[in-house]
Amino acid sequence: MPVHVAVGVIQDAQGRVLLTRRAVSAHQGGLWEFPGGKVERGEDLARALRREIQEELGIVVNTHQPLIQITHSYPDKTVRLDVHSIQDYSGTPIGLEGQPLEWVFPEQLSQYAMPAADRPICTAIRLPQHYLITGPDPRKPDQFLLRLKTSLVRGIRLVQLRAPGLNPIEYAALAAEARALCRQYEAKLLLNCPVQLARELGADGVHLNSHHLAELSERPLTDDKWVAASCHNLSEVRKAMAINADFCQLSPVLATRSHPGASPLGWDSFAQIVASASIPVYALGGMDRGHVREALERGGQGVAAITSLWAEEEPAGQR
Ligand SMILES: Nc1nc2c([nH]c(=O)n2[C@H]2C[C@H](O)[C@@H](COP(=O)(O)OP(=O)(O)OP(=O)(O)O)O2)c(=O)[nH]1
Ligand SMILES: [Mg+2]
Repeated sequence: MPVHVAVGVIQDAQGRVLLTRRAVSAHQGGLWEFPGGKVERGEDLARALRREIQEELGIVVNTHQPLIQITHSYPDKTVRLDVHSIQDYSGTPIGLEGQPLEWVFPEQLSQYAMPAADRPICTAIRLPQHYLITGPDPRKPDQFLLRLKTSLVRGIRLVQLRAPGLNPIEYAALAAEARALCRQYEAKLLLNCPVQLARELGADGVHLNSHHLAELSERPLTDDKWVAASCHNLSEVRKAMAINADFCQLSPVLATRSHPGASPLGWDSFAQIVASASIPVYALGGMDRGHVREALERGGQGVAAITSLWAEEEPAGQR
């Protein structure tokens, strides 16, 4: 049986997260971690989280939201980390057990040595709740790029460039323009194309379709790039984890006009698959912005979508 651990990602008003350093003598000693500890017998997660955070930091947790659940096997034990985001708390954290504290911006987390189980937590912290998959029509680049710009103006920060039907030269040209636009808005651009092309184009990362995922036996890009995958069942999610992908999208969760023949998983199956996934999972298929809360409640990272996130029109002032 894994050791059940309540973990808190405490965030301040500037968006920094709180790390504490584990005692050298402890399991995974000397490494930086998110505060928390073992759920005691008979305790529910919320109570354990509040108790651990109060014992270790002297603050009172007012509200918290599920972020991710991770099962990880170390050589000596298996842990189940039940991770929650905490933005609403009372008091100022201090290291009541003598542990050093540090407030860290999400982009700087990779500079801290942390337990191996924490890698997907850091990924989940860095990812937004919306993942835009570009829609029609990549064959009309001017309109396409204006629509991308509108989506960015509206707050999209993670984009998958999907342009089926373009040849590699057309795709490369569109990717270069899309990348410049995404940089202006500090958004990340993942290319849904063969890995070799994504490497040559030097984008922020690659999004593997299930066919490309099946062909790989290891992570295709270095850790400073994003690797994401399209999955439709648990075995594809496991494959994504096996090649150390950072995150995946799981579809179709609900019925969708773009894939009328596919039978939807439904929220229950989505939740079941996500429970076995130790990487962030976006819900895809029939999703609009209103579904974020449902996705989070079922353990997901948020929603991925074309139709509801791809702006209908050009940005204001551009017409
Ligand atoms: N709190 C926390 N534990 C983590 C993280 N990553 C990770 O692998 N773990 C592991 C290390 C431990 O095996 C386990 C947490 O147990 P713990 O030692 O913090 O438990 P605790 O606070 O109740 O401490 P104690 O009373 O047993 O001394 O989970 C993390 O980010 N935060
Ligand atoms: Mg602890």
